[in-house]
Amino acid sequence: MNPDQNQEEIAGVPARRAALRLMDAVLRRGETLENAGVSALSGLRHPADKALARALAGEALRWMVDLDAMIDSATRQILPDDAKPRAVLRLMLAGWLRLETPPHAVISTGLELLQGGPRRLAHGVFSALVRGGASLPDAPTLPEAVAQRWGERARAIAAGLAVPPPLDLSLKAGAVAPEGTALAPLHLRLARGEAVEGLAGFEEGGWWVQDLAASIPARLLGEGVGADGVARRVLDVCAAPGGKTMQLAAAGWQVTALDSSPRRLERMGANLARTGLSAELVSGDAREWSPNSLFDAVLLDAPCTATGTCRRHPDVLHRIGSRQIGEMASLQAELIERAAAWLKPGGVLVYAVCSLEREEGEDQAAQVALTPDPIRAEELPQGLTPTPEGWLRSDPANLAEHGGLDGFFVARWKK
Ligand SMILES: C[S@@+](CC[C@H](N)C(=O)[O-])C[C@H]1O[C@@H](n2cnc3c(N)ncnc32)[C@H](O)[C@@H]1O
Repeated sequence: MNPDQNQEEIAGVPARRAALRLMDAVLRRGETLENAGVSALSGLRHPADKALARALAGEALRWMVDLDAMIDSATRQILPDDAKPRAVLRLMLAGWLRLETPPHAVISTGLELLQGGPRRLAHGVFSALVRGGASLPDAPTLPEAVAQRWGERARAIAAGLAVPPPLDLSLKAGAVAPEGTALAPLHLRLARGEAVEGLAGFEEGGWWVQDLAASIPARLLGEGVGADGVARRVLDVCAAPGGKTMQLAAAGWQVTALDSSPRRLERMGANLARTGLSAELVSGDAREWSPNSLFDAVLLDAPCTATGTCRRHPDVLHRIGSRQIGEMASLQAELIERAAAWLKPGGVLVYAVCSLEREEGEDQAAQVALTPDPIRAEELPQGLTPTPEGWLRSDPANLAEHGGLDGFFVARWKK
């Protein structure tokens, strides 16, 4: 019998079991938390249990280095990284210290995941930490390899990781929208918490969820209708689920949107239908596909390691290393070369990745054989400045006083 359907089980145990499966999928198999959820959460019937499992696994991954140090401080026994009592203790501590579950409830649900000696060990470690008033630092400690890669920005980025990110919306002009703070034209920032579907204007489709940093690449292409009143043609490469396509269509561009994932294109079709915007959707692999005619602009939001989304997806702190970065960097170089060939003379290329890795950003831009079209400070939300090369490099520590930003690298050229 599926243990998640065991009626005898104490409430909250199936969600913890599922959280354990999520952690295992990320740490042992290198899956994303999002993809792991498809099978790890499938036995849970209630949305609240799914949300709890996701929150526990997410917080355990976000604070894992600190939780491990705590665990090690409370036992003389050496627990291997992949030992089940360590995994359960990470979740128990994340529940107590991050989700504010009372210790007695953490014990009654968490220990159900273990038996015999490991159960006694976890009980002893957790109780000792509670008695000792254990607490987490202000910001998560990054895994050593990540801290090294992010260099002098690592500390500030970690500070941005400690707080849940706000909710950013991109708007159509004149849209019905909830109350929020605008940090750029056609942008609203809200505190996270409410279900998106319940916010004002969702049904009317005047806005969509999009991190402020993710909205910058399309902004850099400006209005789609030329001085002659004719809509110019843009190719959005790697376009699904369509955040940037919707911005471009709303700005008057005639958009062709290419993506290799039929499942993501389906989501994009639904997003366009809800917002009443239109684009030509093309299913294809950008390494093999070719257009029939050239474009006035190409936006390449390339597949990447997504380490810039670490606030929302803390699994990237543990899944991504030099192998994945290298693989993405070669794919990105190939896609940039192809995208550049699809531009008319005088056309504009914008390249973007939601990655904090130099190999996917600065190193790629340095190789591009087109004419740089430097990003100007006045094109960016107030408080962001381009690099001396005219690129944008954002990270979760930017605009910290407003709730931070995803990490992006963006650059622009003319042909
Ligand atoms: C960063 S996401 C795109 C997000 C999207 N631009 C937006 O704003 O909503 C990267 C996308 O690249 C697509 N992709 C990955 N490899 C591809 C390839 N070789 N050809 C075309 N699309 C690809 C993925 O399916 C994914 O949808």
